[in-house]
Amino acid sequence: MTRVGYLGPDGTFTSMALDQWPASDGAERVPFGSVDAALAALRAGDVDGAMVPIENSVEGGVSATLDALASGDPLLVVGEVVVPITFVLAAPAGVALADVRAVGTHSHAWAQVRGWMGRHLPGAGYVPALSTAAAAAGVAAGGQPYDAAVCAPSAATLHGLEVLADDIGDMQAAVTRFVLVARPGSMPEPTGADKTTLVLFQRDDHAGGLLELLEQFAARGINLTRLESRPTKASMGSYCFSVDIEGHVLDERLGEALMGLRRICAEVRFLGSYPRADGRAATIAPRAQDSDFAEAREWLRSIRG
Ligand SMILES: O=C(O)C(=O)Cc1ccccc1
Repeated sequence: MTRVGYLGPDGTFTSMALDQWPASDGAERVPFGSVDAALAALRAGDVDGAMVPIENSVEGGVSATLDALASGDPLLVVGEVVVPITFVLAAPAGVALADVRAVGTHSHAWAQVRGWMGRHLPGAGYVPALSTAAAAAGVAAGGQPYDAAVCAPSAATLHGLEVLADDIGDMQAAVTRFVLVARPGSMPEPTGADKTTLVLFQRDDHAGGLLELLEQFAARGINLTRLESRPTKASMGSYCFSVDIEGHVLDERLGEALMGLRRICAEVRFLGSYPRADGRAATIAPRAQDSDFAEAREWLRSIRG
């Protein structure tokens, strides 16, 4: 990849995810103001990849990313990075904690410091910003409707801000998962420790509909690592299911599950198979190894003569 987009500007947690991505060495880094803008640039061919947040351990899925991947021209996840998240409250020199009337930050950051804010700055308002680093840059430049920013410690340093309070996240062990997305092309090879991301659209709404989808995984011994429903936006009450499963599309059990889903769903959107950030080997149920499927297929071939 020669040009990689990301949710910028410099100092965002997404830029830290890109720092951790080994293949980004030497690539030109192109900051975008939003996940939508980064993915639109990728679809238009202006960049060859994009690093975007997809899920965090406190607030759950990043809707902007899930929705942008679930519709529009196909894109594929080719890798994931998990970044530990630490927040500070930062403001220009001379601003004391008691002076803070409004705080600017990204919505996912606000969701992760709400408890601290309620305890220490109960009167302070929240002003949404495009990213934590954009809020830090805004508060440093002045003229914003907020007088402090919630951002990464490095973003505060980058913009010459003072740290009014350190480590203000409500959950100490918070992490965010970021994905590197590319246009369809070559896919990462199976490693034995892979994940596959799918979006499932049902044909109709009926009792047991979700169970039927999940049965396709259960019957092939496939473990899910994330399941979320997202509105299709077509009408009230119409949902699709965004799922991560353990394994690679080239694994036999995933192939069989995908064929089952393809038969029963209105649409199955394949969003890529890629190595897991934690390198943990897939849990495969007994008799769900590739060799078990191969043996069963051979048996069927033999009885069909
Ligand atoms: O705004 C940022 O810095 C981002 O990269 C998005 C984000 C916000 C909060 C937690 C993790 C990622």
